[in-house]
Amino acid sequence: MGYAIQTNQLTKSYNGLKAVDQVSISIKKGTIYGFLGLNGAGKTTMIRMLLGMIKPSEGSCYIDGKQVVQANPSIWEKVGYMVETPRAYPELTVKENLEIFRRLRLVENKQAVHNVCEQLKLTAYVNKKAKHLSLGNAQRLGIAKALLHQPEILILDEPVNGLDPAGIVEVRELLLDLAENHGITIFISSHLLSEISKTVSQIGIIHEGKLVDEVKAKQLNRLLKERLVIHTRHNAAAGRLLSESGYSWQQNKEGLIESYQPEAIKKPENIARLLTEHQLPPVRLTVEEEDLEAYFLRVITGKGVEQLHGIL
Ligand SMILES: Nc1ncnc2c1ncn2[C@@H]1O[C@H](COP(=O)(O)OP(=O)(O)OP(=O)(O)O)[C@@H](O)[C@H]1O
Repeated sequence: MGYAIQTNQLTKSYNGLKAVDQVSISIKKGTIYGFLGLNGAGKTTMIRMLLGMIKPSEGSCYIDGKQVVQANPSIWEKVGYMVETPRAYPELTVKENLEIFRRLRLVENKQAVHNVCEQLKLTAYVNKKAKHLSLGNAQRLGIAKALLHQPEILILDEPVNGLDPAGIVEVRELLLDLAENHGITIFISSHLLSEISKTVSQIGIIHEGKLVDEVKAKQLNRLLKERLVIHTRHNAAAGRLLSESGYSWQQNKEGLIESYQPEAIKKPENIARLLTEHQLPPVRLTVEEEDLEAYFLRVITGKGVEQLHGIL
């Protein structure tokens, strides 16, 4: 199987700051690749290089096997993109907005607007003014513009940014349909792992310009660590008792006690007994899996989980 997108030691420096630092990735055709990083990690810079909008300082990138060189119009035929919050003419309908875009993109097929509306389930909204669309449908309209010329590759910068949970689900289902049923390769950037982990087949994590981890979505659950979550009526006293008894723990963002110590996780009954003997019976004592956001932060900071709670 060929690669839709490949980068080789791709680097972009701005006045000595490496916004993207030696990133090499390979994305198989028809898959969805999630590119994750905090704000300022280098995601947009990477996307701009993939689209030939800015020139790499070092390294190279390839779309469908062809090297991307700046201002090479041939890659636009293969690629559709949405690099910022999609803007539409608010007073015009969905159809009118798409029709303008069809002409701007020199798409000759007059059926293209109808086809893309069908594909994106926008047909029911074609006569609705853009300003009256839900956020999810406004995002669909943005993606529709990117798909008008039937590209094989779709590049989306933070496509779920600002969407409510229903809108996120809508976009997620749409992207899965495009990849699974239409063979489109999708590169999607985000700073929210949990939002895109359900959609993508592979995840690349970027931090300070560097690709710090790459995992298949299927492997993600296996990488998550377990922790024991403890809640009593007097967590401060319970925490002191645990420390005196040799347990390491920290407070989570809800004010509960958490321990990643294997002895605590394997034998929570010992902790339950200890707390009860000291009149601090637990009202909650559960072994839980680290959530995806915590995993993401653990990887990008390179710190132990214990230190992450200051950030979370
Ligand atoms: N044109 C530029 N000139 C100088 N520095 C830049 C330029 N573009 C980006 N940077 C810097 O490069 C780094 C990466 O920025 P980039 O926009 O790629 O990050 P990002 O992951 O997309 O973040 P965000 O989600 O906030 O857009 C940041 O430190 C940013 O300030």
